Amino acid sequence: MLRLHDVTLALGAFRLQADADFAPGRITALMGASGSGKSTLLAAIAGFLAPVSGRIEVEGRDVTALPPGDRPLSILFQDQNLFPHLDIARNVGLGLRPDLRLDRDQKAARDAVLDKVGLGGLGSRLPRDLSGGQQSRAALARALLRGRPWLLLDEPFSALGPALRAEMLDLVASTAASEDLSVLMVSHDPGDARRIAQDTALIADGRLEPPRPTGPLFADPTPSLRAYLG
Ligand SMILES: Nc1ncnc2c1ncn2[C@@H]1O[C@H](COP(=O)(O)OP(=O)(O)OP(=O)(O)O)[C@@H](O)[C@H]1O
Repeated sequence: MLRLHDVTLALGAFRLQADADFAPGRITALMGASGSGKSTLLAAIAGFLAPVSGRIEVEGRDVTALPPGDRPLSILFQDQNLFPHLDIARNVGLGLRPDLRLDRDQKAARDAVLDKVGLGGLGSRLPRDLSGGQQSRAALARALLRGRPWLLLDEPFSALGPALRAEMLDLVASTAASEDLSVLMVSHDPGDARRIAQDTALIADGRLEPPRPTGPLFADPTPSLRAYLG
């Protein structure tokens, strides 16, 4: 469980209130208008922004004061954060060891994850020699290799065309199921939520509305979701 206990976030004049639980083993879409605070909320959960008040708990542990690297989660941003001068195997290996001194088992784990995301045999390529979709796969592979139970996605696939984006979402869904990952993903597109998210939460008017099952929520939207959908 990922719990936000009476969390208040502030960024300049912007304020966001969040008091909600995210269930483990599920994919939750986080929706809301541009500027509503989706990235800010993910940044706080990941440890890049300290709450003004409140507590963040993951799997029963208070992580509010923990640095990002010590939290039981990985986060993928819009900008895939691949190092241009490192080949894909090394970029992915960074998920395990920043100094890249991988032992034999770690190299095997890295290669297995590259296979899993469909990049088997491409480890020696530089990022620029991969397509946009393949770069997304590499970034996902690095996050998966870290083996953290929660995966936060801040629109990492938004630069891809619709078909590739759908492919990446399906890869996230199948990997989440096979690796027992819990996923919280920011999206602008109700189609993304319908495609892979069992639950959907909305941020509106400076407040997080707790997640609800996606199907029933879209069938009978809350007033703020109706306003968002237009
Ligand atoms: N460094 C900052 N200083 C002050 N305000 C900021 C800063 N960064 C973001 N904001 C404001 O915080 C609010 C939330 O921004 P955030 O990026 O979290 O929204 P979002 O829902 O992720 O938007 P989008 O869908 O456009 O990515 C916005 O009103 C934004 O202008």
